[in-house]
Amino acid sequence: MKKYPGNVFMIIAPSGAGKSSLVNALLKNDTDIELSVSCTTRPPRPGEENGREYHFISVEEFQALKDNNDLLEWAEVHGNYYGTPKTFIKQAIAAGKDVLLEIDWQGARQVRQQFSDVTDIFILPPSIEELEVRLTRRGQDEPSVIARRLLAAGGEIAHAPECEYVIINNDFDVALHELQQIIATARLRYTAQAARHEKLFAELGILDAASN
Ligand SMILES: Nc1nc2c(ncn2[C@@H]2O[C@H](COP(=O)(O)OP(=O)(O)O)[C@@H](O)[C@H]2O)c(=O)[nH]1
Ligand SMILES: Nc1ncnc2c1ncn2[C@@H]1O[C@H](COP(=O)(O)OP(=O)(O)O)[C@@H](O)[C@H]1O
Repeated sequence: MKKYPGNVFMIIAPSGAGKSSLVNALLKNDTDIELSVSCTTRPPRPGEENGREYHFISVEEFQALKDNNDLLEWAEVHGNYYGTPKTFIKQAIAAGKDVLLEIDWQGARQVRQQFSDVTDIFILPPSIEELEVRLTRRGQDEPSVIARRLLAAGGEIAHAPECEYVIINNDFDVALHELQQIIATARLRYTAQAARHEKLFAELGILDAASN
């Protein structure tokens, strides 16, 4: 089958809603999608590895990436900087690989400005109370960090309507299934569109699509 440039998917959620758990489960069974590893100035949590969850860098290194225009987008979230390296995404898309970004709503806005065809999915917790339970149970952040994230959650959730899709992560397996369905639908829609455009270009003689 002909390969088109890859799709871009964005997952947006308040801290503790379950986005990393959902994304990890998704990636286990979907080898056509690659996770973009962000850069952050946040210190690693226990068990996190440099280059796997994040590229853990200093504020100075982050500033240098920004100055060199090496970031597709960046934002300050909960007092730390986070950003998406440009090169990985561009190479993956050009190679026909789908790419998934786990970013906040501010970064999502910047990506939408740069890519016209992005699929964005907001993950909601069933309630703020459950969010607190999950952040506490995860047991990886200091109580003050958890409090700051809970305080920010309401403001973040207010941006859910900016996304095309919203999933409520109540039952994990149901939420995962919904995420898989959204991705499958977006892929089908994209391929159908690309094929239609190619056919139209060929009919208009703009491009010899058949020879590609
Ligand atoms: N704009 C932007 N936000 C990011 C990026 N990477 C992570 N984030 C967001 O930063 C927030 C905090 O992430 P993290 O410290 O890993 O905490 P977690 O959400 O509890 O796992 C989350 O909303 C992430 O989606 C990035 O590259 N760009
Ligand atoms: N549907 C769910 N029901 C109960 N607990 C969940 C569910 N989804 C995720 N969790 C748990 O909630 C905590 C936060 O999930 P995580 O994926 O780290 O969130 P995020 O990446 O959005 O900060 C983890 O301990 C995770 O195992």
